[in-house]
Amino acid sequence: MAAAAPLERPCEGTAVAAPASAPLERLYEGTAPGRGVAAAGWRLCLAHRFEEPRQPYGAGDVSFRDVLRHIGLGLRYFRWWYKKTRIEKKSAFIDLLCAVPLQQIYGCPLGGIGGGTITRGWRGEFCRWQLNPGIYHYGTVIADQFTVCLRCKGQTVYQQVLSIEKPNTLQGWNWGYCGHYAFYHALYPRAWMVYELPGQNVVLTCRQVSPVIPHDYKDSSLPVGVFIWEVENGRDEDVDVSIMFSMQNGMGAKQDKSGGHWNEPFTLEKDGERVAGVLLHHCTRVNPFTLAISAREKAGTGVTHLKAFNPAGLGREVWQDLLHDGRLESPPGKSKLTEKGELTAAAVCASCTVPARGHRTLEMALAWDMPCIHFGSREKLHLRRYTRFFGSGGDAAPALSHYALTHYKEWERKIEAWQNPILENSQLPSWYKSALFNELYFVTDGGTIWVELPPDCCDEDLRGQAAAGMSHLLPVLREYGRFAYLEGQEYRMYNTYDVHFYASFALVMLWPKLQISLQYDIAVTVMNEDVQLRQYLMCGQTAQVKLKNVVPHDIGDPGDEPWQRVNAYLMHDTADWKDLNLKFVLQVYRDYYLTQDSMYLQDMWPVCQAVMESELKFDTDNDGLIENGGFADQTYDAWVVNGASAYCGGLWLAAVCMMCKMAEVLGDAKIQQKYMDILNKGKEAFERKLWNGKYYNYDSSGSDASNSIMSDQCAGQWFLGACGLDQGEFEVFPKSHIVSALRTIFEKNVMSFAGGTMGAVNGMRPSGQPDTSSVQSNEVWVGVVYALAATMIQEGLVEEGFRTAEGCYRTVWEQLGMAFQTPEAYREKKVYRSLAYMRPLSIWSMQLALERRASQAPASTEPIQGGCSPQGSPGFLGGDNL
Ligand SMILES: CC(C)CCC[C@@H](C)[C@H]1CC[C@H]2[C@@H]3CC=C4C[C@@H](O[C@@H]5O[C@H](CO)[C@@H](O)[C@H](O)[C@H]5O)CC[C@]4(C)[C@H]3CC[C@]12C
Repeated sequence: MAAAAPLERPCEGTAVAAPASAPLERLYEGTAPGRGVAAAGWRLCLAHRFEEPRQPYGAGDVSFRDVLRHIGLGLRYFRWWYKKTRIEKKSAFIDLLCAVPLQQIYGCPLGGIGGGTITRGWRGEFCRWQLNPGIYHYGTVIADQFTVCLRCKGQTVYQQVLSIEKPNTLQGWNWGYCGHYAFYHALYPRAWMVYELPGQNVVLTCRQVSPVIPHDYKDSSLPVGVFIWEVENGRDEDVDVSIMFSMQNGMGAKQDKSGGHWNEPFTLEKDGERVAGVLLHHCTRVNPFTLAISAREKAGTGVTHLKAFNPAGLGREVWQDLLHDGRLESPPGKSKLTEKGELTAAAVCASCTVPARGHRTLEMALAWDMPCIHFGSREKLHLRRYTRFFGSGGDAAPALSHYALTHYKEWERKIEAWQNPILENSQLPSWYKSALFNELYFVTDGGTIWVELPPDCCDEDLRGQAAAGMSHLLPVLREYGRFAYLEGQEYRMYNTYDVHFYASFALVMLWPKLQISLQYDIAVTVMNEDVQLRQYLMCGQTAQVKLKNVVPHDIGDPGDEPWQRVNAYLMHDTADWKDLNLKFVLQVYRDYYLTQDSMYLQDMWPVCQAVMESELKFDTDNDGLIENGGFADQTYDAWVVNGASAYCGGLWLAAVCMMCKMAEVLGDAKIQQKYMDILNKGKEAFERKLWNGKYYNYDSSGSDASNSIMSDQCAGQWFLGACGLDQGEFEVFPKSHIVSALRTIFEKNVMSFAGGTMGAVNGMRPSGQPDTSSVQSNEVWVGVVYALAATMIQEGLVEEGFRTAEGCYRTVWEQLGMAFQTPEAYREKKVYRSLAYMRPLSIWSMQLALERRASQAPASTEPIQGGCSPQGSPGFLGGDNL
């Protein structure tokens, strides 16, 4: 029998019965709601196309003025880049000359935290791979598919690859599923794909689940994903349904053809539960791994497999095998090793009979086991976190598969218990629910690694520090391991600290022990130095890689040896940055406030004092307020600041306030007095030098742009508010000034920019024109916008906050097709910068602010509209509903 024609009418048909009103769903022609699909989330029709073509920010987008301004950097960078990439044949930690091209295809990644990730696109493709730690491979592997086979009365009536692609390999398969009859719905860490099988009266819902569970430090580390196929039979007769899961041995990279790979079938029965599938052993010299595709066998569900087929051929043998009886047949035993140049793939098939008008479930899993990892330098072997539960022998894939298939229901219960109170809150807008959970993808898909503390690390590197006061350093790192995530998939530096400052809310609220562990790692590096000299690219000066008693910019490059060699960033000598040390102090107190972990506070206290001592030297005129150095010496690393500044000055005062508070908690009266004196002086200087009656000036330099309105000018207040240190004796910034500044930002940076639809531009001139004095002042930084929104919510400007944040969500997820790769920055037109970036995780600070308000104010049932006047009038909520 030939493959049944799947379509009753041409796929190209115009949208007719589209019930959905949202723009991403308008091409949907189906009617099926699917089974168990969440109500909130990011939903789109598989036939959708994103229209707006955006480009990565490149040399061609730099104005003549900026070319002149950065000519030295440009030349130095090019020389450095040439040596790194062309002579040393390594990759650059930021490759400005070869940006990753934008692909508007991504969906929820698979996998827990720190074991590697495999991202599926919203059309179902397996397309973004991070198995080698911190290193991304972008490419759709055509053989990685789900295929459905329907049989009635012993005859195959329909067999279709569930993909809208029409590739030029595996042409013996029936491709080109009509995208108008399917939709994708993401609510991280779960996603649903609903397929109405045209003409078949059968609906498939595939639910994809990854073990990403707040406050769970075991299952959340597992490198697995589960696919639960819900099959609904609308016919009046029984249907035999098979779902085949096929997968290539590898990730579509050139190593797939390096030879020596092989596959073998497996079954594992434990506690009365049986799982069967195929292991695909990928035998590379560095970081070898095993993929496992599997299904759960249970009464009424049969599992068959094909241990090897050629994914570069026509694929007829697989197709015909399935078509014949809805099962796969395979010769017994292991496959042979692949030759150099040869590819191999395998498939597993789960089958059941779905009664007329009935429903059945098939459960499949993907697991990958790369227990021991080397970073680029290959100096040290690291064991991933999950090895403490599943061993490091490289033979854990069957057990991981079995565990995933027998525990996913428990994971889902926990995920629902966490998400439902937010999802069911009718006051919250639906876009926010999608943004809050979906932005969390970066916790796993930020090149994330979670490893055990290496045994050789304890004695020498760390015990010295423990003796220096951090009594809980070793216990914490031993118990919770080491966690690191990239600044961005394109900005390959781990735990970039000025950016983590924003993102850290997600970590401390959901996996506080990982935030604590990360902070201990930073504390260790504060004490250490790296005396090697190097040239910094921005200004061309030569200086030491790392000084003692300062917070590093980052914990290192996965292409090198993170933790061992920190500060991969060589644009600036960040020992002179003004924000890093302060951001450490602010996070220490915020973490203590939220976790009440007093051991942590005690251990961090000497480190806080050390970095504040370093910072004090930046108060050059001894007025209690630090000054910036006339270069871009903070997170806005291409936006020069000179003299006192709203951003760093504000962070400084907040950090000084927190020093007072910590000293009080720890009973250190001398230090408390010291910082109280500084705070009193500094507050006065801040107001005198920067307050202009409406908002805080960008800086006190008196330059043409020094009265620009910076969207991030209230960053210090953001942290103070998050820690309840914004009133009474702890009021650092006058309330009225903060509210006036936030209203001004809303009026100018939000509502006067792109019609109020794209979030807040970083810098706005008082005239209402974006500040073009630097390459970053006329950008929108998504993570800064979410932080700003949180600050607005903290200060009672709830509608303004939601309106501000909504612009970013709609721009990124709905307009630009940048789902699951939210960039650091975009401009009003044409360009974006740095895809899949850490900072937007700051959206969790909005949630913290909302929870705080909810615990303080009487309950209200009014929904948040997010639309208010440019003047920022409070609207019907009066700012008090949450
Ligand atoms: C002579 C040429 C034709 C002109 C060349 C101009 C370019 C050299 C510059 C124009 C834009 C500059 C880049 C802007 C942003 C950058 C990001 C930065 O890294 C991280 O950025 C975060 C801010 O987004 C920051 O918070 C993190 O701490 C940083 O790790 C690195 C510099 C740069 C890439 C910057 C480099 C020079 C331009 C390309």
